[in-house]
Amino acid sequence: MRYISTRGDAPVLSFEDAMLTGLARDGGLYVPETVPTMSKAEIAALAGLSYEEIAFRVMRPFVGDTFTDEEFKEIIAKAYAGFGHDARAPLVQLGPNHFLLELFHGPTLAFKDFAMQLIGQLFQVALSRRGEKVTIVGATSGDTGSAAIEAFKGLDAVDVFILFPHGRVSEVQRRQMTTPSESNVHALAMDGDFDDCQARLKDMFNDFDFRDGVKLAGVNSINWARVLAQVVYYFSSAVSLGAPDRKISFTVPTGNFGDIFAGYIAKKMGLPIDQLVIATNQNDILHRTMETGAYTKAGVTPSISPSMDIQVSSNFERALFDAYGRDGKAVAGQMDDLKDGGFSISQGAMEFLKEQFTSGRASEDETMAQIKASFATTGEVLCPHSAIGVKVANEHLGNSPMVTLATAHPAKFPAAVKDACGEDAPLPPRMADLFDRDERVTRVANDLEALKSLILERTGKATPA
Ligand SMILES: Cc1ncc(COP(=O)(O)O)c(C=O)c1O
Ligand SMILES: N[C@@H](CCOP(=O)(O)O)C(=O)O
Repeated sequence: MRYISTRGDAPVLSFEDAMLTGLARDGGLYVPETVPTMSKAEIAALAGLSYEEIAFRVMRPFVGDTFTDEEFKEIIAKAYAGFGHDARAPLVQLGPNHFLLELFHGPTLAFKDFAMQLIGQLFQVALSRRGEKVTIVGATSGDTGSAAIEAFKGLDAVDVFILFPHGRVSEVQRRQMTTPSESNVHALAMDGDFDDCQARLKDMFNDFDFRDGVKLAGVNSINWARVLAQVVYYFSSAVSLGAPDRKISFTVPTGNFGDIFAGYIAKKMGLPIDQLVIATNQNDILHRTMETGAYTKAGVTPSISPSMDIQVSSNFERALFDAYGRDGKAVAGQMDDLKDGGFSISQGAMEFLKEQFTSGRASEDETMAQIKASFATTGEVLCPHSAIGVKVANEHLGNSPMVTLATAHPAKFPAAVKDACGEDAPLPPRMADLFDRDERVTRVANDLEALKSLILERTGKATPA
């Protein structure tokens, strides 16, 4: 299995190298050269299997010879052992043809744990075999950062630096990042929004002296392994609702486009998916793009669904790569235009995207109203991100069962939940002391040179003056 860059001008890599490399050296994102498919019989055979067994069968072909079957099975078993639900990703029925896929039973209460817990194990095995140490730098709007810290804290082979936008994550998210005491964890509160954090991260990858000097690795959805791990729950949920004998639709609360791109990969692998619905908050660049064909940046407006306060949606590049017939030069051209504020997608590429995805948005009021309505009618307390999904899904219900991805636990966003339905959303007992723990965080400016100096100094790689 080989991995190629969406910009067509970077070395072709194995799974292990693509995983440890992060961003491609031409600035693009790694994707499989060809996507392996599963036959109808192979998909049907997943019904009734454990989440771990489904994960093994779905991901195995992408991993090539990086791990033996035994190693990979053990990695998967360890990754999901700490989840708080036996099914890992249980389905709850919301209406006659509408289901909620609860993806928040992992250690940090968001869907990011599905991939991050796996990547933590994959990195450990690969790095110990190579005898290497890496510096992970991640950008977060709240959930990726806490999941990454949980997965990598205390590991000798890794230093982990997380950039989050100061004042723009929920208090629970912030505390999940700032309270771990392990010395390899560095929480950095940066001036700006998530897009600024992600831009500085990509700048670091594009500075080869720095990148090679600190052995930079990425665990954002830049990293193909992140997307791959998320493909699994599309299969597990679809087969439990009758796939492959019937089509299933999915609505996905979307920001950086990683989660819905995983759904697109599941479809390419052969899972019969009817609709893949992009659900955005008021930062609706993806919805506007689907409506107009113009990807035009507007400023980020803080919302009650802060994890989706994103305008530069990293993985959209992976979708564009396929939309442009895998023409890396065309993608590189569009990404250059993005530096000046945006780009127009060609008619052919838009037709491709519209065949694959539909979209909708929810305003702040609509999100609040949905949390309230879902609680009143089903008793389900939704986090604001999941509520956006349910609101948009309700507008797209059709003949096939609709699965809405519930991407975070309501306890991560207690203020919005309390305002909407008057209920407290308590943290699970193992986190009950989160508000009593000491915080450790460094305030940083949106300044690439200062950030690089800090990382060089903390990793002991700074040249003495
Ligand atoms: C709770 C939550 N929901 C939805 C999203 C959107 O996911 P994606 O960035 O993969 O589109 C994120 C993060 O991005 C998130 O943390
Ligand atoms: N919502 C995310 C943003 C980063 O997305 P990623 O999937 O690229 O890691 C977050 O919670 O940090």
